[in-house]
Amino acid sequence: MYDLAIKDGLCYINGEFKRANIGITENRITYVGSDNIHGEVEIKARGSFVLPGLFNAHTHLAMSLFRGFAEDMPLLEWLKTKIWKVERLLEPKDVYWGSMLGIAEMIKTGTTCFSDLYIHMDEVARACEESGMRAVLCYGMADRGSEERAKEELKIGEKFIERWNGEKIKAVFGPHAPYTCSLEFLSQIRERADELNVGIHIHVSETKEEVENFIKANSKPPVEKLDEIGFLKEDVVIAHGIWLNDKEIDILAKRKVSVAHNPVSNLKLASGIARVVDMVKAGVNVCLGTDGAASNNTYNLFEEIKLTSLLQKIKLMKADALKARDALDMACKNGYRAYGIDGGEIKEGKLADIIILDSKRLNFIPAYNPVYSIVYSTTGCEVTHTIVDGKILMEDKELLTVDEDRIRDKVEKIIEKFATI
Ligand SMILES: CSC[C@H]1O[C@@H](n2cnc3c(O)ncnc32)[C@H](O)[C@@H]1O
Ligand SMILES: [Zn+2]
Repeated sequence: MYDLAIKDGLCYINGEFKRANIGITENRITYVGSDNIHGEVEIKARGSFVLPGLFNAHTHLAMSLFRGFAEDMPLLEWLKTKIWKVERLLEPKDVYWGSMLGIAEMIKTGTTCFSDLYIHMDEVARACEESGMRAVLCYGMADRGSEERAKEELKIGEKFIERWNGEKIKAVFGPHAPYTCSLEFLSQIRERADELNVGIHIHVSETKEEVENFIKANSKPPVEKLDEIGFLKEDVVIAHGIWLNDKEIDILAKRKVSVAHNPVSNLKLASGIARVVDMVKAGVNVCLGTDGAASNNTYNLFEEIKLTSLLQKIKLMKADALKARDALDMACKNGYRAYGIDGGEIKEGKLADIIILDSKRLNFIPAYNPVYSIVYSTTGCEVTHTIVDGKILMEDKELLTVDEDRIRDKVEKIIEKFATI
């Protein structure tokens, strides 16, 4: 008898859909096959697609509070004239409710784990604990060339790791970017990450302007320089990685660095189109993220899956630039792999992070090949069940661990103060 049995669904296993039963014991998948299994709790999944949960590999979750706040601007102007000003008004409780809003949206659209880089991170961690969400969290650090600030920031980052690094919540270091963190500071972070055996999540090479400025100051592009100082290792995830040269892509592959690709945000801020196919060919682990809701404007990873595929077709002018299943794997398997978490696949022994979609929705009919249905037809509304760590967080579209109406009321009150900016 399993704790939970998901019966008779079409399951995404090793790149294709097969009918199977899934048995879950505590927080792991302990059976996948055709035996007639039983569970303390059973979900009848005939008429459903069953997938590994999605991993949102780059977020600033509480930026849900700034959804639609500042639009139609390029990154640096957007950050400097709007976002950084309004973020100064954020109090811890605001980050808690902004995170809860983001978590509710993610659970509804099939995300089971996310990686967040922001401020007031204890509040994000609390929201994860209460909602049952899995996460990789880091305090976003920037020294802006000040030694004193570097010391303070490192201390805040370390204390957060001490408090929260564990099983379901992993805590890592989160230097914001090479244009807000000095190379000395980045070296110190690398050293502490090695000592504490934790990873690093950082924005790198998102805009052409940022890369040009970096080259002027350092005579080399960011990835080459980061490699020179020994910063790049398997435990590093760089967000964006749009403006990379061939040599930098080879460095990322050699150092086993993962890249979190954020196509919607990259288009919206007019940052560029990442060289996803080139990275995949070079052997880089590419995973997918939404970035913050202020530059997206949703936390719906299905949009990123479809756009990843479509953008590469146009970048290469080749309709089969990327296989549909590769785009899908980027959103599940590759995200879990990037952060060293043992999930992202429907396979015995893996963490039980699973989502179920109603395959009878009109936009899925007919489903000649469900891989294409998922990659090209999903809106996110088809998700009926979201299971994290063996626990059901959404059942038949009903959120079980968070109160949607309360979140809505709290957020409406919080945002009143942002009108002054
Ligand atoms: C110091 S916490 C994280 C910091 O990052 C800002 N941010 C949000 N989106 C982006 C992006 O696409 N590139 C760089 N920085 C970004 C966010 O507003 C916080 O200040
Ligand atoms: Zn970001």
